[in-house]
Amino acid sequence: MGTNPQTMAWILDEYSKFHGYSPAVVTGKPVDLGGSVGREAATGRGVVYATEALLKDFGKHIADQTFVIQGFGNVGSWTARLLCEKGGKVLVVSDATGAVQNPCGIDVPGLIRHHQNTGGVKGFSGCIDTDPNSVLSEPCDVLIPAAIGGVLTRENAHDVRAKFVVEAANHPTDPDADEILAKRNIIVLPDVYANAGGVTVSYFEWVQNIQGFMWEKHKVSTTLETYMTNAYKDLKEVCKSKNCSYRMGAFCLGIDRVARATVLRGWGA
Ligand SMILES: NC(=O)C1=CN([C@@H]2O[C@H](COP(=O)(O)OP(=O)(O)OC[C@H]3O[C@@H](n4cnc5c(N)ncnc54)[C@H](OP(=O)(O)O)[C@@H]3O)[C@@H](O)[C@H]2O)C=CC1
Ligand SMILES: O=C(O)CCC(=O)C(=O)O
Repeated sequence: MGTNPQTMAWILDEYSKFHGYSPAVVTGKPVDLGGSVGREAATGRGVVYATEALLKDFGKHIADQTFVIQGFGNVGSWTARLLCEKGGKVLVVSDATGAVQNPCGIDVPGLIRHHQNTGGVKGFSGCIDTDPNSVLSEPCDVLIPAAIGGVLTRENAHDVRAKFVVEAANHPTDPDADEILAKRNIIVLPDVYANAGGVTVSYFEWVQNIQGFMWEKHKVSTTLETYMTNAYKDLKEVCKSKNCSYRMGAFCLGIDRVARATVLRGWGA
């Protein structure tokens, strides 16, 4: 958050000054300096693949659903754009400057242009400006916090009027809110899975750097889709067998993988 490919270029340059040219040392670089095509969109793209997998499991499709997105930076704007491309209706979007709303669905490409020109979402024609403090309680099918952490708390979790919360930001839901949302039967898809598209394509970038071979955009997107879809299946299986939430399932899956590797290396008791 608050960084971009230029920041990563500076990190690469600084490290390489002392250790020789080392592109694999940092990811999210500009493509001209060994970054992966598709990394800029990857987190939002992964959020959309995750949302698609979740909705499919509930017999729903992005095109039938309404979305509210908090945050319109890298993750929020790509998520909005790709949801819109798949026919989803984005009703409300906010950033630190304000929030905009259109009950018929926001023209996301237009909002992106407005944001590029003005530095914020506020004042976009074709929408009405609305209160950014009420974004998390706007009625919708899928609420996507894609800004800062700790935004869903015991104070506001009772006000959420979505059926699903897809955590695009890191730790947007605190433990009290998690409990309240669960009691209200609101399904939360946790950050550790939902926003993993970014780190997954960072892994692809690292692989490309050590191979010295750059992938095509199509390969990045389709491989990411395979990873996100398979990860959903693994997650769902654990949740079913343990009768637990997606967050608990994701933690169990991760810890179990590390534990198995630890035992295989002979470190077990
Ligand atoms: N980029 C990535 O690859 C990944 C990012 N994440 C997580 O996703 C989240 C967003 O990251 P990213 O999009 O990269 O960051 P950016 O810096 O690109 O965008 C952050 C966005 O959040 C908005 N924002 C900041 N404070 C508030 C607030 N109080 N209320 C509403 N909106 C606010 C900003 O508004 P404004 O522009 O007006 O300041 C901006 O639109 C973070 O939690 C990050 O950790 C997780 C995985 C990967
Ligand atoms: O690209 C990465 O390595 C990590 C990105 C990420 O997960 C984050 O910003 O939280």
